[in-house]
Amino acid sequence: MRLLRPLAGTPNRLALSLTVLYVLCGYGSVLLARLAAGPLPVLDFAAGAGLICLLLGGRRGYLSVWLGSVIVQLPQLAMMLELQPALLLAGLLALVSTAEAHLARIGWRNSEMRIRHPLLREPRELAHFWLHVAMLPPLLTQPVQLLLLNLAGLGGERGFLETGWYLLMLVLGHASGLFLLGPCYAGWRDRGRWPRLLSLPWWWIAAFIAVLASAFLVYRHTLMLVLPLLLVLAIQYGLPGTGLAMVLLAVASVTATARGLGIFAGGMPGLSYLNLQVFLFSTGFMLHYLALAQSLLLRHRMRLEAEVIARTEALTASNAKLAELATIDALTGVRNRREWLRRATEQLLQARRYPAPMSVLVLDLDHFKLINDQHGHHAGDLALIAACDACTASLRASDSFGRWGGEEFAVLLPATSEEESRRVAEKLRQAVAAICISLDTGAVVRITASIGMASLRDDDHDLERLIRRADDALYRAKRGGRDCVVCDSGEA
Ligand SMILES: Nc1nc2c(ncn2[C@@H]2O[C@H](COP(=O)(O)OP(=O)(O)OP(=O)(O)O)[C@@H](O)[C@H]2O)c(=O)[nH]1
Repeated sequence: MRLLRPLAGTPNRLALSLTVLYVLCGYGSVLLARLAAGPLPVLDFAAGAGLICLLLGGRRGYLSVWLGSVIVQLPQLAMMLELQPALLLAGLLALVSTAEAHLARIGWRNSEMRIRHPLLREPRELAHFWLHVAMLPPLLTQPVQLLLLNLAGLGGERGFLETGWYLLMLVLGHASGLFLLGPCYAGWRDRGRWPRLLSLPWWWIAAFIAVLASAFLVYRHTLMLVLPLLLVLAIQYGLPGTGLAMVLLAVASVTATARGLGIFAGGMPGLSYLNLQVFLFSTGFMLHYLALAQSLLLRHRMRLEAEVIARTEALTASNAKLAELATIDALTGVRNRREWLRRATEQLLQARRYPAPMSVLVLDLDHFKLINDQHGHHAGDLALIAACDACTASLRASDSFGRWGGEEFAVLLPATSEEESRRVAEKLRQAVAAICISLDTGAVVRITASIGMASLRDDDHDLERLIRRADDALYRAKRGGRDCVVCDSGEA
């Protein structure tokens, strides 16, 4: 099946490959039928192959099924009829096979959506599926096939009851073919699991073969031991696993029964195969339901996990956004008052624990109200942003710059002596004084700042006291004419 994938792009090669698949399955079924006395059509894999051809090949699949069916039937018919009637009959029988595949395909397509539901709500959905895919198509087409054979004089010397029995075997044989190969196709579509299937531990295969060998050669009742093995396959490997295992089990059982071995052998040959089909159908139905439910659950779980990952990522992103909003001033992008205070408190503790100089500056833009009044609030906002940019560009990464409120800012200079802090304050004053904002109106806005400074002293028990001293110095700077730096000592 994997081999068919690369051929999907070349329609003629795909049609050819599907015909080959049909013919192989058809000859396989003929061989199995010949094993059974009669010969009895016990497992018609060609019916399942027909369905796969139509599902994979679409319109081209019809030609593959018809042609494949002619190739399989013609040699047998040619042995009993002249070439011309044999050709005609093979063509007609192939039409019946194509119709059967078509009906199965309709059943498959119609029920597929119900089956794909994440939790396969009711087992009856699967029963409905198989009724429309595996039972109804042969039930509607096989009587026609038998009628054609009888009209051609190939019906044999069967009485009414015998004909009914043969028809039942024919219908069940085709239903089994559809029932066994359908899951293989579904498993192929679920081919993500194939690599896992290839890594099937050898002892599973050995155990499977050992149970079959023991059931058909040693003690027939050990066949029941395949049930737990199949159960594990269904859980571990889903439909690809159960599909393949069921085909193996079916072929082995039919071969053994035909040779008089195993639990189904003995009694009327037809009855043995009927019992075998009942076993295969009930086992397969249970396993397919389990495998399907398992893979649907897995898909559902993967979808849920992907959803959880996506939501966690969204939550992390919105948490980061929230954290940013809680610490950053929306207009200027610098730290807000709360964040500045948090950092300043930390730095103060640090400076007390490992004694180091430290200063606080309080910077206030001068006559800011005038800018708002003369040029509008937007110009005021631009001035605030420009002042922040200028100040942060003049500071070290270890310094903390934050918006205290309105047009007032606070600066923390850790590990900086009083003299150095004075120089930094002067640098900030000059940086603000150098700002020149050209407005759309053509007006030019210039700003200046007054700065109050306080350096940490032994009697500064808390941050509040240090800030208050810097604030007092700022007040003196304003009183002293603005656009200047004043230290809490009172010097300008
Ligand atoms: N555009 C703008 N203006 C603001 C913002 N926050 C505060 N202001 C304004 O800043 C002005 C501050 O005015 P005042 O407290 O009188 O101070 P000032 O005009 O700078 O005077 P001095 O500080 O004495 O030099 C007020 O008009 C506030 O409305 C803001 O985010 N954007």
